[in-house]
Amino acid sequence: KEKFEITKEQQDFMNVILDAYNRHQIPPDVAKKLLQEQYSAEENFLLLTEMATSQVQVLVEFTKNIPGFLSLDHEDQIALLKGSAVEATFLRSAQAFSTKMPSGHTEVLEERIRKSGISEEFMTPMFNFYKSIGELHMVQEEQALLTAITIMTPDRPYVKDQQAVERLQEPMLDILRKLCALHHPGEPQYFARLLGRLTELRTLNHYHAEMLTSWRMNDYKFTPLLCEIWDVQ
Ligand SMILES: O=C(c1ccccc1)c1ccc(-c2nc3ccccc3n2[C@H](C(=O)NC2CCCCC2)C2CCCCC2)cc1
Repeated sequence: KEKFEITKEQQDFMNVILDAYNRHQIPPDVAKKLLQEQYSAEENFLLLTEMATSQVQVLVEFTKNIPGFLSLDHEDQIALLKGSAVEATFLRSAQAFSTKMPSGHTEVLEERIRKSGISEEFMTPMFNFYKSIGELHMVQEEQALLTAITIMTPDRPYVKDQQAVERLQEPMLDILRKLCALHHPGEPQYFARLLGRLTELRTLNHYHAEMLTSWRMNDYKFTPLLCEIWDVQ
């Protein structure tokens, strides 16, 4: 078989992932809300916690549709969700930031985020990531697969059977490699660049706890789900 040709079963697999990804979109468009007006730090934090809470629920539904996930050890299923939730938040935020908007809107959105209440020191790594995701111009299949691959990362904390997770992640990496060759024929390095983003995503992971407690305000309220997933309060 041609090493770049997508097989029938890989196409079926891809359709399951893409269908799940599309069915589990974030309901309200947060970027649109942010473009309307500049909110206070408190209002922005509330918006973030509401968005992130609904995103975690969406993420769980999406993950349950990844072939093989539900046959993993139950504690490992939790460890994978917990281990990837922050990265999924940044990935989904990067996609929200990179969505094609009328000219000038992306700059307004960036300004709103810069003044949202997040402390200055995190702006550079966060926007570097957003822009590097934007430059890739990923097609939907790539976005869906990249999210699934991020979730199915074997070396998350507390995962007991890493081999079982590897066996689920490898086929997705193979499909992604083929999709990259298909959709970005002129860029043989595209697949490698895509995987490089996953490494950058992990570095953002380290900041998330500080990012949360550094919002310029005093009383932080998290939903119980976020306390669990973000290891806060
Ligand atoms: O500090 C953050 C963090 C990240 C992970 C874990 C803990 C904290 C942290 C987290 C998101 C963004 C972030 N980058 C964005 C890029 C474009 C558009 C919105 C964006 N947002 C926030 C947002 O609502 N994101 C949604 C997107 C859908 C999926 C759930 C999340 C708003 C919240 C209102 C104020 C301004 C930014 C900016 C910063």
